[in-house]
Amino acid sequence: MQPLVELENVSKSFTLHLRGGLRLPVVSGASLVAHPGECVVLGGPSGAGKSSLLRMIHGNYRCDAGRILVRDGAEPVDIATAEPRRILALRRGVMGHVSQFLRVIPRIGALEVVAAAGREAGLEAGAARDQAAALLARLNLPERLWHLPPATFSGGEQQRVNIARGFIAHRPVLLLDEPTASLDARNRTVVVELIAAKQAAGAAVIGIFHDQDVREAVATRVVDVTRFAAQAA
Ligand SMILES: Nc1ncnc2c1ncn2[C@@H]1O[C@H](COP(=O)(O)OP(=O)(O)OP(=O)(O)O)[C@@H](O)[C@H]1O
Repeated sequence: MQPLVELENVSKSFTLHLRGGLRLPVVSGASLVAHPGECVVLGGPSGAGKSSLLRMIHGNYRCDAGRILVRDGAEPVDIATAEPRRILALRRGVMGHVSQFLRVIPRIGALEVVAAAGREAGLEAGAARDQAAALLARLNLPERLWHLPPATFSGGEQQRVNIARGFIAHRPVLLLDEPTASLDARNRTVVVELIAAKQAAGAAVIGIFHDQDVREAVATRVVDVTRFAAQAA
């Protein structure tokens, strides 16, 4: 079976321009694959480079060397060299990303925020709205909040809106950066079930989960990112 995501010898340093161009190596020679149906959990201590690696796959951070191949149908696209427009198209149809925090859009209600993500990923308007409602209900977001903008929601409420946005459409690759950090046990269980459903539908999931129980429930494989620790130049 072909992997949906394949990293080959990926390296990255941050250049701190305010510190006279100081280079801070983060990862070096990082290689990993994620196949359909897998949930690869990135492990390792704080600062090891887990989020940076996930952001490189999503195309938010550029890598300095190596290849990051994400399969779009039969075609592998190298995120390391792809045009921004190609990466945006991949994000619409192929690669979802759920971060810990919701980037709040002013004045738009929670249900519409989630439905809009569904339409962007190709769902028809009615289906997007129905699925948005179903997901918010599944994630126990009280209905009285559905038409309010999430700006004033609690951390856990915002996180559930964010999860609904990321899960509404089926994309073959799903990147999860601590999606359960602010959730209570009941909602963590819901997210574990949602992840399992994506895997069953053939998605490749790559995620960071600090919660040990969640990690054990979802991981088909744990990759310790410290093995990619970069040596200071
Ligand atoms: N934009 C940035 N500019 C400079 N340094 C950065 C930047 N992003 C991350 N770093 C540094 O890269 C290193 C790895 O950070 P990263 O967030 O990837 O680690 P992590 O393993 O996800 O940590 P945590 O578990 O605490 O979230 C850290 O030393 C961090 O300070």
